[in-house]
Amino acid sequence: MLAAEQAVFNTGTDRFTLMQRAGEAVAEFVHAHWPDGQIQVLCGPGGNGGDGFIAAAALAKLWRKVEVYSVLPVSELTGDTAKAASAWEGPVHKLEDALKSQPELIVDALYGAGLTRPLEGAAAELAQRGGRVISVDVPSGIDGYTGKPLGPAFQAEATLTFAALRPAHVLLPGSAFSGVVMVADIGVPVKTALAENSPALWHSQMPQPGFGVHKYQRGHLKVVSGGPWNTGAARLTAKAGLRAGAGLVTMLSPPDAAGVHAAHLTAIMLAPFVTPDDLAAYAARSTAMVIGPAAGVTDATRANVEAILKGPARVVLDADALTAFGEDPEVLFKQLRPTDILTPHEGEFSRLFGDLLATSDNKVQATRAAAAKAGCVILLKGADTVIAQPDGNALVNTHATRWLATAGSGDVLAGIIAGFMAQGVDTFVAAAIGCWLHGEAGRRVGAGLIAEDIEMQLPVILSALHGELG
Ligand SMILES: NC(=O)C1=CN([C@@H]2O[C@H](COP(=O)(O)OP(=O)(O)OC[C@H]3O[C@@H](n4cnc5c(N)ncnc54)[C@H](OP(=O)(O)O)[C@@H]3O)[C@@H](O)[C@H]2O)[C@@H](O)CC1
Ligand SMILES: [K+]
Repeated sequence: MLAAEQAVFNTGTDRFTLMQRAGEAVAEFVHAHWPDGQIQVLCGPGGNGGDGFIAAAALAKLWRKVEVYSVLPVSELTGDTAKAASAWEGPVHKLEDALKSQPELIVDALYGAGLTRPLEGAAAELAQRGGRVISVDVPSGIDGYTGKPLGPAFQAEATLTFAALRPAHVLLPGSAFSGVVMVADIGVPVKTALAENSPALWHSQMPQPGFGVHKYQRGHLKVVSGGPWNTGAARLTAKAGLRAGAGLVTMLSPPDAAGVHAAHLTAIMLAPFVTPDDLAAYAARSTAMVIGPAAGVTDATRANVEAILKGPARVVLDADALTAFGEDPEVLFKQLRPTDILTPHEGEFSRLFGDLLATSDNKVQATRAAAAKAGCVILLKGADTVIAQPDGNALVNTHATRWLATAGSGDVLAGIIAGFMAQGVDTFVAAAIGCWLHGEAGRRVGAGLIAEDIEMQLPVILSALHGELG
């Protein structure tokens, strides 16, 4: 973002022009979505406050009743912020006076990208006052880069940011403070490597079975099962993969668990394996594989993973397949290919990558660093799931629901992703599609959701995405 801004300055666009565009975008946004009510505009001492002064002037021109409150007296403002303040012709009140009345709308233009310390005094009290807040760039009090509150922070109903999303808009807890986030184009050509997951990103890459296609052309997914007392997880994975569109799905089962599977499986095929060599042979004839759900944290699982990774199939490694390498993750990293994917939750992530999450600036940076280290795609699960690939490309999925935090939910996610990989979809894209579908299915079921419900939602969601619902 900063490099992009510099590029615009280099073309002769000065920062004040960008501030004007930003402030006017705020005014348009506020007026379009909250067309009634008097407005308190709270202005800070820097660029964020400058946007606020421009917005106040533009809102007044739209006949809105506006009052402006400033951290500093106008005489003490400098640079572009002083220039912006001169656009506002009405009185400028002291910030603490804003506490004397409760307006219908509050435009929070106190601090944005330049927040360096916790809010104090009147700013802190205003953050805690409540009310309908529209924040400029980032809710004041939230660090835009880490997404963490430094102290009291404004709880916005909506946030208007400029040029590109910042981590705080998509990562918890910042995303919860931001409300609905909109990005205004202010003429900064951003080539951001951070996006929020949505069908717009990958809709055109969804596999479309052509007319006359047969199942062998839609990919063959194989899922490795755990032992006789641990078969359910792999079945959740396999069924989800089949729903996601893999032409064939085979459950690879230890012989003593085959009877359990046989009693449950219908469209999914069943085949036995005993040794890692057996799995290597299966891997040679499949397009994608999943290993991990209830596989067991054992040396055998490690050997099985290593055998599969020697073959041509792209691999989803989840759950026990990750923990099994917890004592020696480098061994695993050496064998992974850029087209494989690890899908850890935070516990599994820390087993493989130590304190990377705690020591990184934010979850996106941690996941990027992990992807670079492991040399494959990483999907770090959570309410704000992050997907990153080794080159740094990353996205955050906020399309989810708390009801998805339930047993087996992750096994289903692994299966959906693998189902798309089996059909030839790029691994990063498959992860994005899988994560969004998983979230959408969870939202449709809501309270009471169990893992089995997720794949049952997929036909109607997929048909809608393919435009096949009347
Ligand atoms: N870059 C661009 O091209 C564009 C940027 N734009 C806008 O500019 C914003 C960034 O502007 P900015 O860099 O001036 O930072 P901003 O957030 O206004 O605050 C800095 C001031 O606040 C102070 N301060 C910090 N924390 C504090 C605290 N807790 N309590 C009290 N004071 C505190 C800090 O003081 P210091 O820490 O130096 O003592 C400094 O004086 C950005 O978010 C966007 O809205 C748009 O116009 C479009 C073009
Ligand atoms: K702000």
